[in-house]
Amino acid sequence: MQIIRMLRHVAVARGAVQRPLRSCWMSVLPVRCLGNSSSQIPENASFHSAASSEADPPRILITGGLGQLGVGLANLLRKRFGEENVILSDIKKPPNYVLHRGPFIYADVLDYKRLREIVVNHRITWLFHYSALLSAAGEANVPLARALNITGLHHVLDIATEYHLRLFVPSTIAAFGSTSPRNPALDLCTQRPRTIYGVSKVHMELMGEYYYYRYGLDFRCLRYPGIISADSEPGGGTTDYAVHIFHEATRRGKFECNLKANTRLPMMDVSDCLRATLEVMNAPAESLSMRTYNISAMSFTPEELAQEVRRHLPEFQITYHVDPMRQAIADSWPMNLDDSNARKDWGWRHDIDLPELVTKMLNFHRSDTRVAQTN
Ligand SMILES: NC(=O)c1ccc[n+]([C@@H]2O[C@H](COP(=O)([O-])OP(=O)(O)OC[C@H]3O[C@@H](n4cnc5c(N)ncnc54)[C@H](O)[C@@H]3O)[C@@H](O)[C@H]2O)c1
Ligand SMILES: C[C@@H](O)[C@H](N)C(=O)O
Repeated sequence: MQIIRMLRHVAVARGAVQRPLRSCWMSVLPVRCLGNSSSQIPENASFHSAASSEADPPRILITGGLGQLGVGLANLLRKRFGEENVILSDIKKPPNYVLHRGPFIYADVLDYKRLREIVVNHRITWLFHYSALLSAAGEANVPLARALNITGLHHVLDIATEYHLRLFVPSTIAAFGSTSPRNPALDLCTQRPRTIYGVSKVHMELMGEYYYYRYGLDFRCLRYPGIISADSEPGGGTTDYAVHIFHEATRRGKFECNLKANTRLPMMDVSDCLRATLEVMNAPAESLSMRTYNISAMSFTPEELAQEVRRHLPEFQITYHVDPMRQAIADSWPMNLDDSNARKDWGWRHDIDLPELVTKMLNFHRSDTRVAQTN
C-alpha cells in the first residue's frame, strides 16, 4: 500500500497518471470519462468518499433493487438515513408497496449515460450495486450474464470513481471453485470458478480492488453465502431451495429438492446479511485491512434443514429430484467460509443460526398462509 501510494505520488507529480476510458486506456481524457475529477489523485484518495453522520447522511442509490435483497436493504438504510436519502432502482416495474415506502427510479446499469445522470441529478454519494444475473440464471443465458455482470460493473466502477462515491458490490460463495479450499474457504485462496456468475464476481472483486489501489475508489465488498429471506423471492440461484422449502412446507407439507440430501453450503439470514452490508459501509476506512471479506453464519445440507423443519412440522416430507446443472455448481462451492478477518477488522458477528432461522421462516409463512386463507 505504502509503495503504491509512493508510486502514485511520483506519477502524479510528473503529470503521468493514466485514467481508464470505459473500456480502454488513454492518458488524455475526453470530458465524459472520469473527467470531472481534478487532474491529480489526492494522497489520501482512499478515504475521500462521503462518510455518514446524523447531520449529513449519505445520498444512496441501489441498483437492481427489486430482486431478493434490494427492498430489504432499502428499508434498513431508510431507517438509518431517512426515507428520501435512499433511492431504489431497477428495470422492473415496482409493486405499489415499494412505491409507498420511498423513492424509486428506473435505472438500467447497461445505460452508462443515464446512470451517470442519475448519480449527478440526485447527488448520490453511496452506491450499492445489486444488479446481477445469479448462478443458475447466468448459466441459462451467458451473454446476458456477461453483459449485466461485467459491462454493468464497468459502468458502475467508472461512475463511482468519477464522482468519488463509496461503492458496495456484493460477491458470493460462487466466486470460489472446485480447486478452492472447501471447508473453510479463506478470504485469500485459489479462485477458479466455472460459472459465468462466479467468473464475473472474481472479475468484480479484482477490478474493485484495482480501482481502489489505482484511483482511490472507496470500494467495499462482502462475499455473501446463500441468503434466506421470507418476504422476497430468490432470483435464479443454486441456493434457492433453502428459501422455497419453507413456502412449500407450510402450504403443502412436502418439498421436492433439486440438490442432493448431503449438499452442504454456507447460508445466512437476510437480516444478518443486510446488517453486515451496512456495517462494512460504515466502517472507518482505517479498520479495513482488505476490500473483499468473507462473511459467514451457518452451513447446512438439505437433509439437516428438513430435520429442523420437522421439529416444527413433524409430518413434513422432503424428496429429491436432482438438477445436474445446479448440483455441479453446488459441488464446486465451499461448504464453509472463514470470516475471521471480518470479525477481527470491523467486528462482524452473525445473530441467527439454523434453529432461529427455521423458526423465523416458518412463523412468517404460517401467518402469511393464514392471511391468504382469510382473504
Ligand atoms: N440472494 C443471494 O443468495 C445472494 C448471495 C450472494 C450474493 N448475492 C448478490 O447480491 C446481489 C443482489 O442479489 P439478489 O438476490 O437480490 O438478485 P436478484 O436476481 O434477485 O435481483 C437482481 C435484480 O437486478 C435487476 N436487473 C436485471 N438487469 C438489470 C439491468 N440491466 N439494470 C438494472 N437492474 C437490472 C433485476 O430486475 C433484479 O431485480 C447480486 O449482486 C448477487 O450476486 C446474492
Ligand atoms: C450463492 C448466491 O450467489 C446465489 N444465491 C446463487 O445461488 O447463485
